[in-house]
Amino acid sequence: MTQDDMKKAVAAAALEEIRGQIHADSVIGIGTGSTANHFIDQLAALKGKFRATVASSEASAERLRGHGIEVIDLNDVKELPFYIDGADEANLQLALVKGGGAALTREKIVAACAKEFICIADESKAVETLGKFPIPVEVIPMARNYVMRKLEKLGGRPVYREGVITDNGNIILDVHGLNITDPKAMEIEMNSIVGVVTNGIFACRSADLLLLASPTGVRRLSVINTPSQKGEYY
Ligand SMILES: O=C(CO)[C@H](O)[C@H](O)COP(=O)(O)O
Repeated sequence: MTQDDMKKAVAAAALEEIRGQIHADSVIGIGTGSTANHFIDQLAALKGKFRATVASSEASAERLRGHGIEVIDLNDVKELPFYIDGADEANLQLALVKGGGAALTREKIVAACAKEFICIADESKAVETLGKFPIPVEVIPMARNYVMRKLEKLGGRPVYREGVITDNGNIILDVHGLNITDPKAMEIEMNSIVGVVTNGIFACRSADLLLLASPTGVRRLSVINTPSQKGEYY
């Protein structure tokens, strides 16, 4: 089974997850990336069973429209029951690293609005400690060097992602070499640097459900939300 087969399988599992819970008025939040693209392609089969979608990138919006699926503005949505998106890394508490596709800010906004964030990934994305995948940081262009110096002070090695401009007109710095033992603290600290729009750590709003594909099937992982049990799956 290839990695792409696993991405397809986990997208199918997400579709099954929401199938019985959506209705004619539902608006669904849609992420960005190759796994999210598989979900979009499969969602076309449910056309007519939900009202519309909100997309976390122009690329996803275009793909959705290509399937004849309506994409509406997040500001016109009162309720978003689900947000379905991939990740670059996921830990045991379902904190994530995202933004490999440079869509992190819109992804974080849509995730923040959703009642349930379903993360879909193949098993290569599961990690014990976040940070092996460089943390993407969206930055206002004029602040690039200032933000780089500040990120170095946090112990990271920021690398400018050349040639990439986000849907919001900003640049991306990828921060290497961070061993993130406290994802919430790191997310907040990076976001407090002036000029940072947001960073790709999703810990303050982590996933609610992680669907993780392996060659033997898709595991369904959630965190029991009591402090003593945090990190245990059921
Ligand atoms: O955060 C993202 C885009 O900004 C993607 O969800 C992440 O990069 C995973 O991508 P893929 O599904 O292609 O492996």
